[in-house]
Order: sequence, then structure tokens, then C-alpha cells
Amino acid sequence: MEHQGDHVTDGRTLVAGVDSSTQSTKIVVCDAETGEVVRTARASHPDATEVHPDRWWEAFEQASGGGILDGVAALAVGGQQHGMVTLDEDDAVVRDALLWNDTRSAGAARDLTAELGGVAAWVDAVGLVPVASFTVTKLRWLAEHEPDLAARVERVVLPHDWMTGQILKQGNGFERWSTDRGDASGTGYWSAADGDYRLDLLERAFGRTVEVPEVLSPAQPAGRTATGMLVAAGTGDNMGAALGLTLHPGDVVVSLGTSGTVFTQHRSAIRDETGAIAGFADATGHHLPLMCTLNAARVLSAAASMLGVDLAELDRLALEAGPGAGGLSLLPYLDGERTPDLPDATGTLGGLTRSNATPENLARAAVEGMLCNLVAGVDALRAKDVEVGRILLIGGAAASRAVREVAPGLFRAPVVVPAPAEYVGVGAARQAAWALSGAAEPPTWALEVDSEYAVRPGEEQAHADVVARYQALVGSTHGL
Ligand SMILES: Nc1ncnc2c1ncn2[C@@H]1O[C@H](COP(=O)(O)OP(=O)(O)O)[C@@H](O)[C@H]1O
Ligand SMILES: O=C(CO)[C@@H](O)[C@H](O)COP(=O)(O)O
Repeated sequence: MEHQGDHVTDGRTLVAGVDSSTQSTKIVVCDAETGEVVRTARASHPDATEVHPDRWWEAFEQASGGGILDGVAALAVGGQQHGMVTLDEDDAVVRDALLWNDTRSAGAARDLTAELGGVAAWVDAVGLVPVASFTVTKLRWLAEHEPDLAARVERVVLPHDWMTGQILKQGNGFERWSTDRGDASGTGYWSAADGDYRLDLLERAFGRTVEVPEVLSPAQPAGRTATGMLVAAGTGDNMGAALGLTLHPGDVVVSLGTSGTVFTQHRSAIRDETGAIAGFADATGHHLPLMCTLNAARVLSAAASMLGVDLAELDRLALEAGPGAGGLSLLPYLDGERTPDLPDATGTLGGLTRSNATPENLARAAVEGMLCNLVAGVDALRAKDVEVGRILLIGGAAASRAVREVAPGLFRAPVVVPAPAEYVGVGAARQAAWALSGAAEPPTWALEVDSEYAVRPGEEQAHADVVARYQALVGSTHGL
């Protein structure tokens, strides 16, 4: 548990954003007018793919325990997407929440895809192709494997919905379970194109319908706490990050946290029958086409662990090696993989020879392998005629020097690293300021840039060769 910043409001209106993501809860408190971050706190979550929501609440209480929310006028929660939080008639949690990175419902995903008539039918219905991450597949798994628990389920909400409800329940501000367009669009039973639930798909998955949260409009408050603090709708963590970055046309975000995500803001729903790009909604009333990998920052941690070094040394080693890691490739499917849909896959070290078997090349292969997984997402956006002007690099692993130096060549675009901040939390705080203001648009918060990186002259082809090698390795190893 860490706390930083001053607790003096000195006449400014303060708003708070909570990032309740996979590995931790982060809280940021911002100046509602400028977006300046004045306080921060963090507390960890268990490392698991199914977690009781009480653990998220405990982390929130730890992080907020030092008075970080003193004097805050409004708050919103950005949460890890897709998690299945099941509640009984008394709103008690029925079972641990299956998270976005739990792959046990992969079989259910395949069944649901086939039952509706295939990939195109799901893309037409809700803009995405079922994979284990999505809530709808978890409901099918629950109905099939834990029928006694399934029988107790009265309603299903998402992690950010549950946190929002718990915050309101601390007083008498809770009126009904609520969510937002962004997080709803990741369930598999809400359509961003139509702006409505597809409860027929929920019923198909679960065998009966259950209550679902009301979808609030982007700046619609969810309620107020006993102290009068406004609680905004909240949203999914990637939607929150987009709101925190104030995206402009041509901006594509690459987020390197527990998950790896590639996303951009788009004025219309993008339809991708390959399933690589999910047609999510954003937190401003538009769309957030997004590609997600199960493996990202923790690929680097795993490589560092294998080499017995820390992340700073892994960076140094990776930059000692040249582009291509001497021909060594690491397909980083360490937790299975979501995109490509290979839930049972494991990591693959390819091209290993006595001459390239060095710590430098292994470190470089970890960086290149992690990033090449996300290059596929950027190229999938390009294939949909989405402009890729610059890459905004965020998430924990954006701090890696090697990632920053290597990324432009692999993505074939300049990379901008915003000033270090928890952008999911900043985006949630910006939503809170918007809801508090009642204005038509969110407040204009300037994005501070930390550094920018371009492709090193003369390395363009070497990076292109790396991407091609990885594409070939995915094909030869997994038949894709
Ligand atoms: N300098 C760094 N280099 C590489 N990875 C890093 C660095 N700093 C933090 N990380 C990784 O970032 C991850 C946490 O990122 P974060 O975006 O907070 O995750 P999440 O939002 O999914 O909980 C951890 O796995 C951590 O090891
Ligand atoms: O499943 C997705 C997006 O579809 C993930 O991005 C989760 O939303 C978890 O995010 P992080 O904990 O990695 O921030």
C-alpha cells in the first residue's frame, strides 16, 4: 500500500479515479479543471484468474485508507473488463469472479459461436467473436459446470459495476446496479452498434435470463455517497485509459499491463470477422475497436526471472542485442493466448542455436515477442482503414527502455510515451469531473508527453524481418 501527494484542496475542486485492474487497485486524485494529479495510492490484488470481489474492495480500502479521498467532490471506477460477478437475491457474491484472463470457458466460447451460426453471426449481433475472456462464455461455463451455484444467480455485473455499487452501498446512495456502454460492450450480450442489450444471447448462454445493470450514459451519475460525493458511471479500464489520454485522430494506444491491448477511438463500430478486433464502445459515446492479448508485461518479468536479473538489467541486455535477437524468437503464449485464440497454448522458443543462445538474445526475444503479438493488432486496425499516425505507449511495461526503443520499428510508427501516470485512473477521474460539471463534453485536460521514439534509420528492414518471422512462427507452430 502506497500513498503520495498532498491532502490540501486549497480551493480546487478535486475528483478521483479508481483503476481496479488485474494486479492492483490504483487511485488518483486530480484537479477537476486541469487534470493535474495531486494524490496517488496503490494496493495489490491476488495473482489469480478467479478472485472474490471482496479482495478488490479490501485493496480499495487499503489504498483509500490514508485520507486520499478527503475533500473529493466526485469519483469514478475504471475496472478490468469482462469479469463475471454473480450476485444472489440479497446481492451477495455467489462465487469467485472469473476474470478476463481465465481460459476455462474456451470450450463454451466455441460452442456458443457454433450455436449462433458462426463468427459472422456474433460480429453482426454484438461486434465480437466469443472467446474465453468474454462474460457470456463464463455464464455458459457456470451453467454447465456449477449448476447449483448457477441456480442461485439473480443478477450478473462487471468488476467496475460491483465496485461502484459497493462504494454507494457504504451509505444510502445505492439505487440500482449500473454500468456504462464501454464495459457493457465487453460482455458479449450488449451491442455497441445498436446501443442495447442482447439478452437473448445471455439467455442462450446461461439457460435463463438474469438481471443486468442499467447502462448509464457517459456523463450520467450512478449516485452519491453518504458524504455527498458524486459517483459517476465508471467504465472498463481500456475505455478509461482512452478518456485519460484525450485521443486525437491517428492516435493508437498500446497498453502493456497484465494484458496487452491495442485500441483507438472511432466514430463508428468496426466489424472484424477475424475476431482480432473487438467492436467495443468507448466512454464518450463513440467506439473503441480493441485487440487484446493475455500476455504482455509479465512476459518480461518471466524472461527476467529465467535470466536471474531485474527488469532494468533485462532492458540493458535486450538493447545489447540487435534487432532480431540473432534469429531467436519467443512466442510469448505463457498463459495461453486470447489473440490469436489459443487458450491452451504455451510459450515457444524458436530458432535456438549455440551461437544465438545468449542472455542478450533471450532478453531481446522476450521484448520482440511480446510486441510482435501486439503488432498484429495495429496491423488489424490498418486493415480496417484505421489511420495509425502515432502509438501512445502506456501500462506498466511502457516504463521499459527496451520496449520504448524497439516498439517504433516493429509498429512502423512513431511512439509517444505520455508522462508516467495511471491513465485508467486519470480517465475515470476525468469522467467524474464531466459528470460533476453536467457539461456536454468532458473537461479539456492537456496530455503531458514524457518522451518520443522514432524508428532508428537503417533498421526498418530488420524490424520488418522480425515481424515476418513471428508471423511465420505462429503459422508453423499453431497452424494459423
Ligand atoms: N520498467 C518496467 N519494465 C517492464 N515491466 C514493468 C516495468 N514496470 C512495471 N512493469 C510491469 O507492469 C505490470 C503492471 O502494469 P499495470 O499496467 O499496472 O498492470 P494492470 O493494470 O494490468 O494491473 C507488472 O507486471 C510489472 O512487472
Ligand atoms: O480483457 C481486457 C480487454 O478486453 C483486458 O484489457 C482487461 O480489461 C484487463 O486489463 P489490465 O488489467 O491488463 O489493465
